Amino acid sequence: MLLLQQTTLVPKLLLFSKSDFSFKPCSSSLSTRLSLMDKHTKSSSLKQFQSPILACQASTDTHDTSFRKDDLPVHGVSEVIVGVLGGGQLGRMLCQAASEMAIKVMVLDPLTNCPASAIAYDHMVGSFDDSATVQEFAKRCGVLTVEIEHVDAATMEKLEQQGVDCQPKASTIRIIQDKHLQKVHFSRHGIPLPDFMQIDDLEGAKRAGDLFGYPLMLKSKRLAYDGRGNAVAKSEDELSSAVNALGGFDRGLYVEKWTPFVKELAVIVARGRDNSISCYPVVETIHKENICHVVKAPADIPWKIRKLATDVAHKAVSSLEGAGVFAVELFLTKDGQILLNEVAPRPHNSGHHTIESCYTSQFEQHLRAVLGLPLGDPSMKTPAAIMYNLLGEDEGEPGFHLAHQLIGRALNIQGASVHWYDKPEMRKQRKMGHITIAGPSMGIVEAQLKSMLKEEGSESQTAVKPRVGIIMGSDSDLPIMKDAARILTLFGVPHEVRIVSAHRTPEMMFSYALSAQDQGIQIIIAGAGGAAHLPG
Ligand SMILES: Nc1c(C(=O)O)ncn1[C@@H]1O[C@H](COP(=O)(O)O)[C@@H](O)[C@H]1O
Repeated sequence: MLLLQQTTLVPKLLLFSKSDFSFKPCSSSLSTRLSLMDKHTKSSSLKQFQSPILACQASTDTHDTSFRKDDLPVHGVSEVIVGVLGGGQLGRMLCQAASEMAIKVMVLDPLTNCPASAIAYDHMVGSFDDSATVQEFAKRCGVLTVEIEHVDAATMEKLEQQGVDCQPKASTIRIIQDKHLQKVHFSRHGIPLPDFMQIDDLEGAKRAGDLFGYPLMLKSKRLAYDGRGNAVAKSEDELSSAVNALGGFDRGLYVEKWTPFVKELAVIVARGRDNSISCYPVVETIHKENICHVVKAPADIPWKIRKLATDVAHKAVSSLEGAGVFAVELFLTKDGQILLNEVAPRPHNSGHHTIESCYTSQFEQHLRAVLGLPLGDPSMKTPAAIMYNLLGEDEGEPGFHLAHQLIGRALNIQGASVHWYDKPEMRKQRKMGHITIAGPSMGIVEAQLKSMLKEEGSESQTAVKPRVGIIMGSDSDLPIMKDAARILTLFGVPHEVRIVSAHRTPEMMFSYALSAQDQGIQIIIAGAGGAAHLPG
């Protein structure tokens, strides 16, 4: 027999026989989870139940289940229980941030051993794409949010009508989960985007090719993530194989004009319940086979581009409803344009570095936002950080072995923090964990990353660590300070230039000076205003 827990209003324990139970722990990939949902939640086997299939993880073992956790009084920073649809790594890191403030986070995920399960206040085993299950879950939470957008938006809309507090709003989830609808929405709001067009058949795809030229980017409207759902046709001849690779027109496809970007950028934008908006520093994201691999914070871009990227991200998020953090992915083109790629209505891989490098991590910020607490300071407390995703390099045990070798090296790297998501199954290219290296400059953290990866030339990279730091509180010092850089280059002195966050100049100058010394930087040249804030 399996013990199944119910909501506060009904009997605390329900008993079902094991054969009634539709969900079984298995591969925890999102795609597997989504197909599991197709197979199970939409199948008659599930629908035969009057009650939704809900299982609290603790109830499958010998734990005392005589009272439920949500019967206990709450004395955390907020009295509200946060319900999260999805329990992957993002849910796990939300739970970690919540535990700092004793905020209770419950997750809904079909896998008993999903990454968030071990540390969530409670884990309801069930599908986040199944209406009855989501409704049952919502009854136990004060506010409902998501860590994945492929959830049941129609149910969220229904729940909102019944007074359930969903943050961000169901309308936002509905727009975002269909990439084409997302593009239509943002173009209506005047956000710069690559040209795009829906395609319903091969003739339509050819017309798009004639209009936009080749290569042409074909995309699935829905259920696309981590690079899946994109296919490139280099010429008209490749159109039909690209369509097939995406599962055919029935899946719902659209095309985007190829954007020859020079960099991919991202901005995490937080919006509070009072509609206040706060943006994190712009980062650069580097992808490997369409999957985010490295994030550099802050992005090495001119001030004007930084401002433009932040403005576009701010405007994009302003057009959506609800509180939370949103990730805005952008392209920077050769001619200095910023085009929106896509938006995620939740914490995002491009914001993982914030755990170590910002005053408020994106995960804490999301909780603050959905709970109506004041938003925290998004600015960086370290001058630079680099995030490296641990993507599965092989299947099964060999993959775990390779990942753990790298983790072993990371543990010896100054400024490196290791995050391991505890996914039970290793697969190629799967996001298994990440490492963030924070330090006094991008040059230094990049050198640390190279030495961690044991890339060829890492020794020489380490050998050319900067000896001089040129630091200033804003771009306005640049016209004068660039001459200093020019002279150092002339004499072959390795150096780095760093512009710190203007409104945090004193603290940033101070922390730069202290950590630079540790890293072997011997001389610091500072703009007159900034110099006043340097120790000694
Ligand atoms: N990577 C993404 C995306 C996305 O990229 O669209 N959305 C959610 N996630 C995170 O990945 C987990 C699934 O990861 P797996 O596919 O490896 O199981 C989700 O639960 C969420 O935390």
